[in-house]
Amino acid sequence: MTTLAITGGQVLLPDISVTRADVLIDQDSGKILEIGDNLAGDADETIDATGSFVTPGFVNGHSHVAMTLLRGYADDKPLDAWLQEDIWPTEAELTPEDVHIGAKLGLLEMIKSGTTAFADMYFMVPQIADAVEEAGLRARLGHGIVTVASDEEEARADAQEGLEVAEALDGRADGRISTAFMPHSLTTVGSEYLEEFVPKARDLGVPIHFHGNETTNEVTPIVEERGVRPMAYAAERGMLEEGDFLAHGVHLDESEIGLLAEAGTSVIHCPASNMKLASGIAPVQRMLDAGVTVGIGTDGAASNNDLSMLDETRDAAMIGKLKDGDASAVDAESAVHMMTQGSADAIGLESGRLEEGAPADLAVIDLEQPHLTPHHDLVSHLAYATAAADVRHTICDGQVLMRDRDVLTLEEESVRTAAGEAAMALVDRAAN
Ligand SMILES: CSC[C@H]1O[C@@H](n2cnc3c(O)ncnc32)[C@H](O)[C@@H]1O
Ligand SMILES: [Zn+2]
Repeated sequence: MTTLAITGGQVLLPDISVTRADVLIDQDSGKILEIGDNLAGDADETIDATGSFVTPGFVNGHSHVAMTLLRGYADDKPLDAWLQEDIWPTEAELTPEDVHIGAKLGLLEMIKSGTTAFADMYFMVPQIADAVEEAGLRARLGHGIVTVASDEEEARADAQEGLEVAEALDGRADGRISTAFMPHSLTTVGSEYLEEFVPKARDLGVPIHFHGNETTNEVTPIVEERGVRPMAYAAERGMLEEGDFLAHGVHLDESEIGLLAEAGTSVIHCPASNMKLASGIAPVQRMLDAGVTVGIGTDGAASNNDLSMLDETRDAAMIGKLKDGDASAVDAESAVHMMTQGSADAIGLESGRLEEGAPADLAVIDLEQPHLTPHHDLVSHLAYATAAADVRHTICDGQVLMRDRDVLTLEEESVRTAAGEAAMALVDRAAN
């Protein structure tokens, strides 16, 4: 057994309390062996976390990681115009190499901001899986299915690809990759395809993930055509079961929140994307009060425009208060729970908590910074004051991915250069 001890830090425990302790990791199994005092003597290697806050690695519950190539390409539009006028025409020009380098750029940013696991919906998923394998993170991946602009043959092929990707990639990267069946949304995938393919995904035993109730344009047509709210429609199509998770959930009414709570279907809150696209404000405190599992996600870098879960969590806490007109809504403890256990539970991972037997996925945050002084309350600092640049070490599955702000698994400069070049070539192709 090879062991690593993280010593002398303040440690965030699963009940969101903080204690001074060492964390001992079995690097072979990728699990936490023990949290306690004086564990350095038992370890093969030590990372000194004195003056630092040792937290679970953050879990990004909804992303399109390769969209880093489109960061800053199309801003200041609402969702439908943004997708139809700018994003989808450009994505039509993506090559597998683009998706691979775009994903590597996104993973580099995730590692540098303390994220160790994420759920991702996109195209050319094998290239994303290759990037995840190289970078060393944990991921739940799926092929995003869109049938609206397709003929029947194309639509069925797209849904079939969703199944094949879910089957082929599950368990890759020594088990760090799991999968899901991912219809893009209830308005961009035809009812007949949901009816045919969701049961097939159930046979594979993978969860369902989709964009749900992100804008009113995803609610009104369903209510008008089918006479029911979108979540009732999703339930009729078999898409609301325990372990399923939807992104956004901005325009959910009380009946729909009740359906989600009853079904055990989780919601990934994406506050920055919802603000930037002016989609609305999700009823996060109401969902938490109803017993819905809520996680946090960044969405893609083109609608955010970064992949930092620290920024996202601050946004979630701030906007949650504004939504309810109540400064006690979405408090620091709830926000920190959502960025760790909430997201992990939502996407079906055991990460997000530091305890014996849990995956050794951790972030170590440098507290010796002016904006993190004094140390009245480290949970408050994590929710409201910590920035991506404060993350000093990132560990996933027991492996050190970043040590002293130096990413070990990806060549930062070459990834940035190659991604910058690929992005420029992509937009040139799209313009011609
Ligand atoms: C079919 S793969 C995923 C698909 O989703 C697009 N996308 C990015 N952000 C959003 C969002 O906020 N709502 C809906 N769809 C989004 C992405 O560009 C891909 O085409
Ligand atoms: Zn999305």
